[in-house]
Amino acid sequence: MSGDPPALVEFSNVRKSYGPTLAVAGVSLAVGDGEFVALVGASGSGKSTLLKTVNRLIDPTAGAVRFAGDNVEGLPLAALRRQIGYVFQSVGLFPHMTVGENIAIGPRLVGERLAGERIARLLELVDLEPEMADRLPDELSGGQRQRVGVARALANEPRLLLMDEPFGALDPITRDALGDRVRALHGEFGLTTVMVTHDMAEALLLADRVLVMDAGKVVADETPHALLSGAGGAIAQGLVAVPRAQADRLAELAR
Ligand SMILES: Nc1ncnc2c1ncn2[C@@H]1O[C@H](COP(=O)(O)OP(=O)(O)OP(=O)(O)O)[C@@H](O)[C@H]1O
Repeated sequence: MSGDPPALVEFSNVRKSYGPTLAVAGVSLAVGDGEFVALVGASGSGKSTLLKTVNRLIDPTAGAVRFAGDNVEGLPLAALRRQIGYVFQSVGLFPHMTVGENIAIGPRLVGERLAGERIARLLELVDLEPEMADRLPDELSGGQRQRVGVARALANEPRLLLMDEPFGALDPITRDALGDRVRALHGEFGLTTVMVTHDMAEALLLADRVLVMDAGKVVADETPHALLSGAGGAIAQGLVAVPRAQADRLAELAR
């Protein structure tokens, strides 16, 4: 018997092509229940495409994606997406709806009304004042809007959180704080989290496991500790070298 957690998401030889472009070129791996996985790699390496096959924003050209053992293609879309929170860089809040209405939209789509106290609690979870529920998205900062996006993703009490460059547009301090908050929520709610990021430092600091993509394939699958010890191959090490060189330069300047 292995000590690995049971898989919540399984990719079996997943491929996605757009005409001649092979965006995902045959990915097979499992994400265990409770894991926090970062997906890193150069622009165009296929990270977002792979992520979106899980909640079926994209259907693979070949291969299969399983969620909790079921092929996602056979599941009713609403039932699948109800169990999956999704956060993306542009947030996508509805501009004419209040923050509270935006947070409640997922449950509303499946005929449920979120109580005011629950909306207040969700706002507190992402370190926002409950009073913000009555504001419009335009009346928030970018970082606050991104926090609302996380609250909205948690409204359905999902098992899985998918995040596509969630902190990409934020200043470094807000980015750091929100990353830590998401990692804490991941633990508190027993979530499984898959996060796409360009930033290897962010991946190393937040994730239990880092997948590196290149030209549609996963070329490294390592723990942060293993990556920092030199594992994962040339492409992974090329990405690790960036924050390491920055840290070295800063240490040099402080001398
Ligand atoms: N709808 C589409 N039509 C055609 N080609 C697409 C489409 N979506 C993605 N691609 C191509 O598929 C490849 C992978 O794109 P994808 O967005 O998954 O990469 P990524 O690693 O997430 O990139 P980034 O980090 O820049 O967001 C790229 O070559 C991209 O141009």
